[in-house]
Amino acid sequence: RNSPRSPLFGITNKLCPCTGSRKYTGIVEDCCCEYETVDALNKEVLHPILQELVTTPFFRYFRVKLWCDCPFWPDDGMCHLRDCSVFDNPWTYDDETDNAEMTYVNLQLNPERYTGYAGPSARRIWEAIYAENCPKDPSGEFCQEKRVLYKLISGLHSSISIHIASDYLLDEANNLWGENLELFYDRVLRHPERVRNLYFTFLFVLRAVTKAADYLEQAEYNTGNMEEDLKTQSLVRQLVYNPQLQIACPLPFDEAKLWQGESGPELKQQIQRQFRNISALMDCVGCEKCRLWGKLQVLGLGTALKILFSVDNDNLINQQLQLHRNEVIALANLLNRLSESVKFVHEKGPYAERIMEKKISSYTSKSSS
Ligand SMILES: Cc1cc2nc3c(=O)[nH]c(=O)nc-3n(C[C@H](O)[C@H](O)[C@H](O)COP(=O)(O)OP(=O)(O)OC[C@H]3O[C@@H](n4cnc5c(N)ncnc54)[C@H](O)[C@@H]3O)c2cc1C
Repeated sequence: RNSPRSPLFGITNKLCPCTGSRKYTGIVEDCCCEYETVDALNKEVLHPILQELVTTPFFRYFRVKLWCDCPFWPDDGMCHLRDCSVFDNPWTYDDETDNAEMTYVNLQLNPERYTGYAGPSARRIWEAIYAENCPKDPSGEFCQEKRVLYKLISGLHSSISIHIASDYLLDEANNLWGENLELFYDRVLRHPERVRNLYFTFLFVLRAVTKAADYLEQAEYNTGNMEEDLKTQSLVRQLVYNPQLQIACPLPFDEAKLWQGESGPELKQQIQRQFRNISALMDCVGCEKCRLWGKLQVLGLGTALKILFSVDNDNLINQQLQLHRNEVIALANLLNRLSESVKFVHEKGPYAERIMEKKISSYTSKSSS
């Protein structure tokens, strides 16, 4: 299925002269928009707006409990079981009940980047996250809804890996930071489905933001700094009602196709439970900065799921939707992180692939001779 190719700002769909052809082309799987369009829109419109939006006072402070309070592994020295809590986003594990333990973190001062968190602890979290959405139906197939959940997690994982690769501690002794293209290639580019899942996740979250356009436009962005708050509102408006976005990619993802079968409601509850467990797993991440960004981005995904799937009647979305301030902050910051990752793949991917493939082939020919 192909959508009409929409020339955007006169630059879309042109092949990069240095690479000859694009590796990712056509419709992003399960979405309604092409890779070429996503790259052009992101570069020209979305990325610049988002970069400015996340620096505003409203969007740069995230309220979070950074305390490790892992509900899964009480035997892990630093974690304890926590009490159950009542929450109002059925997709996420609510942290907002324990006010005394919450802190405000300035996200601009704590960028998502390499932290050195690796080894069995990090691996155990990713394994547990993937185990949550691996149960397949008896035919051995993922249903479409479970595939969506898997792709969202995998896309987020790609984005985290890309931020590690793009801001890496290259030389510890001299505190030298820079790009680690080998890591970028190894963890993401070498696995094209991980790149595809990143684009999918970006479009999914973008659809949630545009679906909640009226709500987000009318929300209060009140920090006490009127000038900054007006700028925030104006940037939100530029993002959610963007004419170029509406022309080039009016429906980034079509959520109406999901939960259609007889078992739709039951399946939705099951996937909500799985996502809540993934959200709770963020308390088990053993590095504070990773936990911060893990919690923020999973809350952002949970907010996107809430926007897309919690109100059945599309016309009532803006009357019935209720978002917490922290959910709005998480959603915008997640979209910005994904936008940065998509831009990095688009701009650095072909070069990283070329040099890594050259390295691999010279290594192979040396070892065979
Ligand atoms: C929530 C969370 C946040 C983190 N944030 C940071 C951070 O900010 N900075 C930092 O330095 N480290 C962070 N880490 C650690 C980081 O993600 C890696 O776990 C770590 O760098 C070790 O990498 P690895 O090579 O062992 O592979 P990992 O990235 O740990 O991957 C584990 C396994 O998952 C599979 N996999 C990998 N990528 C994908 C994908 N996109 N789709 C599907 N499957 C995949 C592969 O089989 C891989 O072997 C975080 C970890 C978690 C769980």
